Amino acid sequence: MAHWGYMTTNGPSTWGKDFPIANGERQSPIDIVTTAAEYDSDVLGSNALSTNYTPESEVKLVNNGHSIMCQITKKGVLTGGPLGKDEYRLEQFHLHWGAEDNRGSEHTVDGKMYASELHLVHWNASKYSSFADAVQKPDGLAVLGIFITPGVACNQFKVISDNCGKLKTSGAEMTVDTTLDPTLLLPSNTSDYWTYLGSLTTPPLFESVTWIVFKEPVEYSKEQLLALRNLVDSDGNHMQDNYRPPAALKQRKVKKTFT
Ligand SMILES: C[C@H](CNC(=O)c1ccc(S(N)(=O)=O)cc1)Cn1ccc2ccccc21
Ligand SMILES: [Zn+2]
Repeated sequence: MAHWGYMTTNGPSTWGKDFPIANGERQSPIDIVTTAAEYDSDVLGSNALSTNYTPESEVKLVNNGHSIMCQITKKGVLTGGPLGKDEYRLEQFHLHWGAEDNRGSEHTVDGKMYASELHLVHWNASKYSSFADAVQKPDGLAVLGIFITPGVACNQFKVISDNCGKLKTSGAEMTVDTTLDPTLLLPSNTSDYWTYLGSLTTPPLFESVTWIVFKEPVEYSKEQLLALRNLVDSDGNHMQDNYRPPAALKQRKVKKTFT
């Protein structure tokens, strides 16, 4: 099996061959049609989404061939909102981006694509024993989606963007001796978001993700975005346009926490 990727020969339109769930009922990403999203006060209004992350004392970065990922070692918890009382543990974060600023996010908002999208990946530690145990369960994972737009530099992201040059090739890993507080990667407004039931956006595309996509984008500088585009993927090409286009909404409703 040719390894999946984002090129014409192995990109999203070919994934259905090896991963038939690609045409499933709850695939991600989706286009968020803002007028169709339903405000749901009882589930969302009552208990606000809350994050309680512990800053990493060192930063473990991996070029996994299709994104740059930061592995989390500390105990960080996400709960509330659509997750109810379940506590989801932060496992890793990674990004998707374009070759140019006009594309790169996976979710779109009324067809608008952002330059990049940051994903904070969590697993349901209230119900399952590990990420691997949770990864295929319908309520196993929760991912925070943060839109990235060109602007001022994001200081907390510097430890990643400043080290992309040392993570050029697929499989490269490094540990940076500096702290990182994942809370500081979030937008200032974490009350306004859309949420829906979806999937992993890369193979194996498991339909196990409760998606929470914040309305407010975060700014990264041009240099920080350029650093991402200089990474090299598992085929030795520039790691760019590593985003899956929106999948069909099918019988799903998107909920929103704001009017
Ligand atoms: C899926 C897992 C590899 N994929 C991911 O962890 C992952 C996480 C988030 C996203 S996104 N872009 O939607 O946020 C996409 C992929 C491998 N893996 C780990 C345990 C495990 C057990 C069975 C099969 C595969 C397994
Ligand atoms: Zn992702």
